Amino acid sequence: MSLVLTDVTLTYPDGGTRLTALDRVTLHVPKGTVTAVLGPSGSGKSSLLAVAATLVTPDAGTVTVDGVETTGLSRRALAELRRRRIGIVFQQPNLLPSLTAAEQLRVLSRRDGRALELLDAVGLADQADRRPHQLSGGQRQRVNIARALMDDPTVLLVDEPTSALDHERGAAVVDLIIGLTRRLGTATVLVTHDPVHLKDVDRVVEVHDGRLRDTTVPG
Ligand SMILES: Nc1ncnc2c1ncn2[C@@H]1O[C@H](COP(=O)(O)OP(=O)(O)OP(=O)(O)O)[C@@H](O)[C@H]1O
Repeated sequence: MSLVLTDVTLTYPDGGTRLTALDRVTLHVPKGTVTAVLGPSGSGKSSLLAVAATLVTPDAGTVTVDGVETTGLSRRALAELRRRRIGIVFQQPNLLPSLTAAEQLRVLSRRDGRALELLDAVGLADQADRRPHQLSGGQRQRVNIARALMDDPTVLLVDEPTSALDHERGAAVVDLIIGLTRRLGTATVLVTHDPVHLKDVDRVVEVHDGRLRDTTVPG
């Protein structure tokens, strides 16, 4: 099991009281599988990703990444764990405008061959020398995904990767994430508000008011 959240509760200060963003959430994500997380705005999806990414420490409960229990680790140890084991794909690609696709990957890690291999894996082998303004939105998102995989993470966390894409390109990006997950063996969590692309993921869960429940998607 590569990512395990057990009984995670997260609250934020809210005036004089506290708002419960995650309420005793338990989630197991095995290697080589994709769990999609659905839920309305404000339900707790981003909070779930932030806790899984070890960027936010929960009030209670534990987060285990690749067998390592993260509670109680120092900030430095957490940063190292994130760097080595967790790949994060944010909603907006945030690519550096002056760098080519290949350079966006190499800037993180000097593994030249790996950069080209990954650009090939995301279908951009022949676009390696293009800069962001010469790529489409979907292609930029593919570079973003490839970049998150440079250090061979065991956990891949993806936040709304299709929000800026049309239906067809969105479906292609989800298929790509599923394919890479199977091939590279990552434990992948895919947050989305759009259930239409999810027929091939391994599991779909829904967050409502910070609580998790399994759900099925049509199709
Ligand atoms: N830093 C914060 N301080 C206080 N409350 C917060 C903070 N971040 C989130 N919240 C609250 O926690 C709840 C869950 O927020 P979260 O961002 O996880 O939802 P979400 O499902 O990702 O929403 P969206 O789909 O709109 O991005 C919401 O009620 C939100 O207002």
